[in-house]
Amino acid sequence: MADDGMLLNFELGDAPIKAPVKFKGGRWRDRLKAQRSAKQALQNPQSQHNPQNGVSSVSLPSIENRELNRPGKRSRTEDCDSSRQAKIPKTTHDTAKPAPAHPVKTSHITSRLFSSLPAPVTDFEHAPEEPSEPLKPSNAPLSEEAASFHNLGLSRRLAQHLTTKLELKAPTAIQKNTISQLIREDSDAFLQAETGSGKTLAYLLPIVHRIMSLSLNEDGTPKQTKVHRNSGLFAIILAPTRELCKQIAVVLEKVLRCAPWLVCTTVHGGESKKSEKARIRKGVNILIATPGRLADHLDNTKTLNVGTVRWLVLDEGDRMMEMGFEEDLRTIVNKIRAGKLEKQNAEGVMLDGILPSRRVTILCSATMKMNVQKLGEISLEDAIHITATKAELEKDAGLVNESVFAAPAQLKQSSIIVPAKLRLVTLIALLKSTFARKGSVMKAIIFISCADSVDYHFDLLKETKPLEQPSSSSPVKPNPHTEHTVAPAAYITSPANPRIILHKLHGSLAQPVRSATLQSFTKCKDPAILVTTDIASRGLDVPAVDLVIEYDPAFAVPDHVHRIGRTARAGRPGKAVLFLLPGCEEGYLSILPAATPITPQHYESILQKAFFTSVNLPSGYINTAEETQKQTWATRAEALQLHLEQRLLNPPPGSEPSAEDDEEDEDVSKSKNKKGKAKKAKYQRPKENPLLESARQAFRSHIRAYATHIKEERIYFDITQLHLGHMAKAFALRETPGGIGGGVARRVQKSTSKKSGGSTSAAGGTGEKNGEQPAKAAKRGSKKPIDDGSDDEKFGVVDEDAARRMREKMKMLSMNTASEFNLG
Ligand SMILES: Nc1ncnc2c1ncn2[C@@H]1O[C@H](COP(=O)(O)OP(=O)(O)OP(=O)(O)O)[C@@H](O)[C@H]1O
Repeated sequence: MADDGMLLNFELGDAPIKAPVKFKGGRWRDRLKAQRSAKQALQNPQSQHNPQNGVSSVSLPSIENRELNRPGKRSRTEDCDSSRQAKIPKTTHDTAKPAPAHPVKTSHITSRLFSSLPAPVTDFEHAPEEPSEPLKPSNAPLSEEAASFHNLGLSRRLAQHLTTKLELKAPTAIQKNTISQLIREDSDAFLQAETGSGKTLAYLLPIVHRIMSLSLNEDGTPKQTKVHRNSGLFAIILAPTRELCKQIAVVLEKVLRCAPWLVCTTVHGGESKKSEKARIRKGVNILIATPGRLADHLDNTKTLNVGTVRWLVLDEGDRMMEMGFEEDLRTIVNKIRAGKLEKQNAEGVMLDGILPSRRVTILCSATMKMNVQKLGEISLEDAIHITATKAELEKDAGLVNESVFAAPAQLKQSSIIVPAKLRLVTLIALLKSTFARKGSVMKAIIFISCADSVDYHFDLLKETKPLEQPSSSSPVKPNPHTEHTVAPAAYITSPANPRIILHKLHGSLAQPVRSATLQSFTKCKDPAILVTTDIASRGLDVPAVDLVIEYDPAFAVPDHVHRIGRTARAGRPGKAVLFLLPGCEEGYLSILPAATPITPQHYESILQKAFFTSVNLPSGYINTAEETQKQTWATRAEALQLHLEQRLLNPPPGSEPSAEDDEEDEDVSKSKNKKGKAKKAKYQRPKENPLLESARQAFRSHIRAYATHIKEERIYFDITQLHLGHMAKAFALRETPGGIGGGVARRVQKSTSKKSGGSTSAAGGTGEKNGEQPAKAAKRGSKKPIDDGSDDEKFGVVDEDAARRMREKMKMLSMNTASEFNLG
């Protein structure tokens, strides 16, 4: 394999020549199904989809039929086609590298890209089309006639600051309903509104207004006593991730420019506790924190006095619960409630009357999962439910059940139904046509299920040459933190749009790297793409995002709502594209909330559009495919897939055989010579392309992540329906899934769990089926499966605190089986 680059590429013709496969292991029902579908594939090869024949459309079959539609397992020689090698010219590496003389150890499959494809169940001809007229935005600010900040009760000074300095002409619907409520009354509140509807300002503005009122009269004239940073901590805002904390702090700092005597600060993992303590000691009026770090400060920072705290805001509360912060939240709420409520501060300023006379808790999210009921029990008392449409829907937040708010009405949603084999080339095709014209799309986010897969796709899609650093005379300084997370893209550029900047983000990156990468993406003047896990799905506000691609579907519908909500914010337009596999995944569309039906697209239309022109390969690779005349979109797609697969098998351009390998070879041959059994090695082992191991790791983690869709949605994301061999091709891997290892063999869980305590547990088994917690199962095989994005110490392997939180999370999983891949 990678050691020697030998491929099994024999001419076998089109007809399958394999003997009937005997399926072993698993339940008899599964074996029967697999046997049947293999038989069907053999008997009825023309029923396979042919890309040149146009779209095949069939009516929606029953679940049983869908199962039969799944491509049967192939023998290793099926589809092997050396004629393709002749048809599709090789990269420079293929011609340069002679085949080594010794036999391969790992089996490779070189299968055709367009063969054995499962037929989609969607009837594309009668599928809903995009509405001709875009719908009216549902999260936009109201008209100035309908509402003004001042009319809602905010002071003239604050209202003027919002309109003149922050250029916010009018409030949004949720702001209108929340601001007046929180100024007038002191009850707990449960804020629920669409993504991008301005919930942050909705809770910040009334808090700032009331704190400002301690220093200002109603007419805006200063009072005799003016509060300052040492006058007390009045509000604590909790958010699940550091990124979100920082983002809230940025918004609050802008608002506080009209009241410079008030101070806010953030405390979260990844920062020095010492400097945080120093800031708290200096005095702070509004504190923004992640739950873990705040709980720590409540225990260990004596100067943190919560006696004056009047507001506790839980932003993205359901997410915090999901991330295993329940215990921390409970501790925080209890500690704040237990402390005596001080009616006046240390300087004798009367707080009651102006600030709430009780502690107010505000819970806030665009979606609310089941766990909100528990969070409500922990934190809320007689809360009112504030939404964008009605000021008061529910008096009792405890009654609120699972509910998912629709995506913004102006957001155009579509889905590409693409077989597993074609996923990678279709993603490249989609990006290529999206960025074909400069300026049409400036920023896109691609959501991927796990950190390993993010790393791999980033490395695969980036240019091999590093990003041009600014010259020494340039005012922009190179940022060492983004050296490995920001790079120019290959494959998707075009003469019209030659510079597209790729970014990657996940929770396993160090905090300074995360912050610098996010900042780079936000401020990037060139077209930019962020490849990320769910870490970027909640709360992240980058207004210029035009497109969200869910390359891997979210683990639960509410997560999908948050992901697509990164575009179409505050009334702006936006597009979201969801990749689905043909078969049971297509049914997922029926449960997604959308103002208009989600348009399904056939992958062919995407490939045709993009591969009308040639693909720009990274530097060091020559697109020899283009030398052949009469290239069609299909042959270009095949050539691209072949290039990607061969790229992984060959050493990176310009790399020498590894010195270590040479030494290793020498050592081996010496020791063998000693025994008089072997001769000295005849060839130098080429350096293995690091992308290959990255691809294997990404594949393993992806399969494990796939098994962690929530229970209710597993009928659409059924791991037993996943064709692992085809999925490996989406990672440009030619190895058999079994060869890639890491517990991805389909039905071994029973036997292995008996034999080895499940140490090679199947991804298909999710660990749960082994009687093992899914997170544990996932953790074993993956380098960095956990992508929490919150406190640094969180979920560390040796951290007792982290282990406790993981246990908490596991408890949650009994209600909602999203795994750690689900964390953001
Ligand atoms: N009144 C307003 N007028 C115009 N833009 C606004 C207004 N209020 C907020 N925005 C902008 O709307 C965007 C989204 O705001 P915010 O992040 O608070 O939304 P959100 O409802 O919290 O979204 P999510 O649920 O995704 O976190 C921000 O860029 C913000 O500046």
